[in-house]
Amino acid sequence: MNGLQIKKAIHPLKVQNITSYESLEIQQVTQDTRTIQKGSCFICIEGATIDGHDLVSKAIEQGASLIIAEKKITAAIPVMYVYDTKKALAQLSVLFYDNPSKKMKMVGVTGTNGKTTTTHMIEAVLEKAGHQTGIIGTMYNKIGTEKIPTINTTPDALTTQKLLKKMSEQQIDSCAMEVSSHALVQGRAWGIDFDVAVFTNLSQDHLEYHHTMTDYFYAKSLLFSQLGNSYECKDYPKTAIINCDDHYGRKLEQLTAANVLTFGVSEEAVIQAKNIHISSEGTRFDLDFMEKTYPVKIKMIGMFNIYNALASFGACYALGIKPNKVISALEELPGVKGRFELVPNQADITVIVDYAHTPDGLENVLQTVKEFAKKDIYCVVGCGGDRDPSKRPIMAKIATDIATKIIFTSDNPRTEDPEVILDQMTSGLDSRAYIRVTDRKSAIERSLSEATPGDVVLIAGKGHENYQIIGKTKHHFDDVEVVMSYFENKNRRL
Ligand SMILES: CC(=O)N[C@H]1[C@@H](OP(=O)(O)OP(=O)(O)OC[C@H]2O[C@@H](n3ccc(=O)[nH]c3=O)[C@H](O)[C@@H]2O)O[C@H](CO)[C@@H](O)[C@@H]1O[C@H](C)C(=O)N[C@@H](C)C(=O)N[C@H](CCC(=O)O)C(=O)O
Ligand SMILES: Nc1ncnc2c1ncn2[C@@H]1O[C@H](COP(=O)(O)OP(=O)(O)OP(=O)(O)O)[C@@H](O)[C@H]1O
Ligand SMILES: N[C@H](CCC[C@H](N)C(=O)O)C(=O)O
Ligand SMILES: [Mg+2]
Repeated sequence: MNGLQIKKAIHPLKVQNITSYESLEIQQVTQDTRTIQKGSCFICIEGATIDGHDLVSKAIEQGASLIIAEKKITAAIPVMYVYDTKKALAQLSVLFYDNPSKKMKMVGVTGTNGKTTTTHMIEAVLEKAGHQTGIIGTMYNKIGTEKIPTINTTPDALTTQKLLKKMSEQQIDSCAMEVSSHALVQGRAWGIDFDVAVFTNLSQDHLEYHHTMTDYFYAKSLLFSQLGNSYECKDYPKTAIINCDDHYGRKLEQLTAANVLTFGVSEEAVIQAKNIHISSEGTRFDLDFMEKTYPVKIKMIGMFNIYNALASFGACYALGIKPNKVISALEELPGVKGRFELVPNQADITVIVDYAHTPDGLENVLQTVKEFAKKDIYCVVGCGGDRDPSKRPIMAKIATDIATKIIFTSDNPRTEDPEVILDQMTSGLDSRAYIRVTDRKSAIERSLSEATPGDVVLIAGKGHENYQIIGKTKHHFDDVEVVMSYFENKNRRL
């Protein structure tokens, strides 16, 4: 990549130490001094903990040959100043990796809950329809069958473009991507040419970061206002798939210039679910779309999974897959790891591991359990540290309102004191309404030892996670494993 191409992509406001753009050759783009090689273009990003502008001398020492900055820096090598370095990072990543999203069908899914589930549903349909698929999201980034571990639900712009490039080199033609609100605010998804954007829902979460629901909604809305605005995007039309039963969804309809397909149970939904039957075995409903009714029977449980299925239907239809094909693929999907995952046992206890970590998620999952539970509902739940503290008492109240036996415990305490998190959860609750067992393994074991045949035990908050973050350390921890080894040990004792 040479200086002329870079200049064209980022429109610098000012330059320093540049005599010839043509002779300025760049071998790599990076925003991280830890990955700089000789001939790198280093982009200074002001982060939450570190300001890349303070790392310029280190970058030069390590071989950078061009610096992109938005604040005044001192450097004896070429510098380009731009208004927003995060945008420059996205623009140069797209340029460097040759705009890979332009070569594939891209679906972006945003919303408080249901992103991972919906992207997996979409992937399953696309795969069944003969596409080569990829996923970017919370659990992993996936290229065909290869699963690549990930830190963020939505990676930074450079990592994303690199990943998309790898996908396109491996003949992946379609990618379903979770787009978090953090990512949208931080411009991590800039430059991705989405064909379809999906809005699942919006409810309280992440207020430690967005502060108000208005700002949180604004963050989510960016996926829709930016739909069709990426660099050299593919052909129109772009489509927004929007949950119209969520009042934030209705606002989104006006924020996008793309075609809209709404979904929900309300009469005005273009993709509407009717005649709903939910049981512990699965979920049945009629899907009304364009004056036709399709009977649907999915293995996944709960009203919220009907919403996820409707969203996936809309996204796949917008990508050109026939309704019957979409539905038959959705019907085959067994479920998604850690989402309403039933843990088999011989004790006749329905044990469910679920990733509900928001008030809305927990309420939905508990209401679903309540629809089929005949005896006690145990709920083992905690709240993550270094995350929205205002959701803690709300989640605890929901647990005590719906479940009958409540055990509050730790989630990922991170750098917070787990006892303080538990104090915040239980403030305002009658202490007779719950028990408190800080150690998560002991809490799960306690619920299983007290439950009797016919009871349901819901273990919420960590789903697929196979770790627990205490302080800054990740320890191996897996809810499903804890349940299985409890029953194995019990059987051995008998
Ligand atoms: C608060 C937050 O969003 N942080 C994200 C942010 O990191 P940061 O702002 O702290 O970055 P920083 O460490 O200050 O570094 C600033 C700059 O200096 C550079 N640097 C840093 C150190 C160094 O030695 N050399 C160097 O060059 C960095 O590469 C960067 O360019 O940018 C990083 C790169 O994109 C992210 O990995 C990181 O996510 C952290 C790990 C995180 O926990 N984020 C959570 C809150 C998050 O984003 N969650 C959402 C999911 C939410 C949902 O479920 O809805 C997600 O998408 O993951
Ligand atoms: N459409 C939905 N509406 C409300 N709750 C849902 C919905 N789909 C899933 N849930 C609940 O939320 C939990 C998390 O689901 P999922 O992982 O699909 O969401 P996510 O949006 O990807 O979450 P994250 O923000 O952590 O990436 C599930 O385990 C379930 O309890
Ligand atoms: N993507 C969410 C996941 C939360 C999962 C929960 N187990 C926790 O650690 O709070 C977040 O980072 O806020
Ligand atoms: Mg997710």
